[in-house]
Amino acid sequence: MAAPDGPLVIGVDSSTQSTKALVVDSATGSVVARGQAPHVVTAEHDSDPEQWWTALTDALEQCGPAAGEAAAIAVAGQQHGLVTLDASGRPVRNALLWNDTRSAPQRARLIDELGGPGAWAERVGSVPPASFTVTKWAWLREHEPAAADATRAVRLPHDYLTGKLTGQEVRGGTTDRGDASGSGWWSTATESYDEEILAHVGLDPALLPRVLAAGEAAGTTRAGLPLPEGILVAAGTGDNMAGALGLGLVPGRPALSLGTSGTVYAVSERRPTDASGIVAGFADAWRGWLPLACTLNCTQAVDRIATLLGLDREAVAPGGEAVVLPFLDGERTPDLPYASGLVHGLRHDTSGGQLLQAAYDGAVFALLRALESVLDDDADPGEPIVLIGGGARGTAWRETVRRLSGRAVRVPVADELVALGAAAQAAGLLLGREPAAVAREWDTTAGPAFEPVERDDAALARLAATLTDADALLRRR
Ligand SMILES: Nc1ncnc2c1ncn2[C@@H]1O[C@H](COP(=O)(O)OP(=O)(O)O)[C@@H](O)[C@H]1O
Ligand SMILES: O=C(CO)[C@@H](O)[C@H](O)COP(=O)(O)O
Repeated sequence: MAAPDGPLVIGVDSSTQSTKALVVDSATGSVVARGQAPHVVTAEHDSDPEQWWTALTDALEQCGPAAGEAAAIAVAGQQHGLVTLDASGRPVRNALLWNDTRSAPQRARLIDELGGPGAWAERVGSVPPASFTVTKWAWLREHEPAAADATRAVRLPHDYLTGKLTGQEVRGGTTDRGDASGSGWWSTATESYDEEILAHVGLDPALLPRVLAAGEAAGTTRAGLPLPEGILVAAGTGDNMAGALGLGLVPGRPALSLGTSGTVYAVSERRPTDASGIVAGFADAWRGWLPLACTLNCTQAVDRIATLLGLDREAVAPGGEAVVLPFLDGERTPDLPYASGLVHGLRHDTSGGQLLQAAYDGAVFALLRALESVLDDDADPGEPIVLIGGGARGTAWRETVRRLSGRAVRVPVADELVALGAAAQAAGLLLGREPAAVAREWDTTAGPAFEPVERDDAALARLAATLTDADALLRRR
């Protein structure tokens, strides 16, 4: 390893499918070492938090001696997951993940019981979908009361891992405002836990972690890790908030992430309160806001359809009039938690490649429909969409976004923007600086820019019409 220009920091992305760790030179943003280890997710969208921890330590070990020289670390995690711990810090059960829709009935009841969509949007910034932690806790209370009663600490995925690093799994646990804003029990209006919502779902606020202020540390590393003991542990945040940090986003610049989830977001100085439920009104990982729309079916759904067709994921073909709504896991945007996948418009001459292209179109369509809603009204439509996540490496994904958006697209060369955002947060803590400003200095968005092409309005119209016409089918339980 060549001598770095500044202290080394580590950024971790513990997302749905895997944990990635980057060791980064805090002066330049250069990645000096990296590691990655997979997660197992059950068919019910459960995941064992202890295997996230094993994956994190594996990924750190893959980083080799560089990890042993780091001066600070931060963990970004998949949002919303319900982690329930006993008094010794062991999971009471597997975590219920963001893409598990089993709490849809509890979610519908919660919205009704606490004043309807408008009241929720005003209070917590979002109309909670079944992804949000509050709906999962309501499900657990109803279906597994013994597990709820045995719970001594409730954590989000990144809180759990941060606690494992500091040794404060149960007592002294922390979170940040970005990830807290996806729980459904943290009010973006008051920037504090909403005790009425917590009482309504029977959750003692003492079980929740303390929400750190911008720039506050979670603690320092405990002994016995593949890291030096006593280095700074930053607050960490949700993976989308870390993506925004990693890109050094400023208002008006949209990011589109193609991973297990599809997300489209921007940062804003205005607190979002979208009563339609399309936009989740998250806080960002500093002092601003992160309006975001999320789909449950993105890269994995399209890969699954490619496998069913016996095609490589890049084997798309143009033309044809088929429509695929790839809602294999139910859907959140549009709000159809009970939906399954739907194919319409097949003809004798429809090819497999055209059907696969239609699946890409269906996955990208909902995200692009939400694009204007996550941007401030005065945003410049000429700003390129910045494409990140595993799918950003795929030509078919990129070309679908270009064709259905009609906008310019930029694909950063840096391929792990969430882990890089966590590294920027660790560097910001170490250097006493705002993390997004650190990432801008690192020039993390550098990469090829693709010019706008004419928008395919015919494909968009077919998708919109199919969605409307199939409404009853897509709502059927
Ligand atoms: N070269 C590629 N082309 C297209 N898609 C890719 C490529 N490499 C990885 N992917 C997709 O990226 C996804 C993983 O993305 P990632 O952002 O790491 O997911 P997550 O953060 O949800 O765990 C996989 O489901 C896979 O479909
Ligand atoms: O639920 C959301 C955002 O609200 C998801 O974006 C999760 O945060 C999971 O992210 P990935 O694993 O797909 O990156």
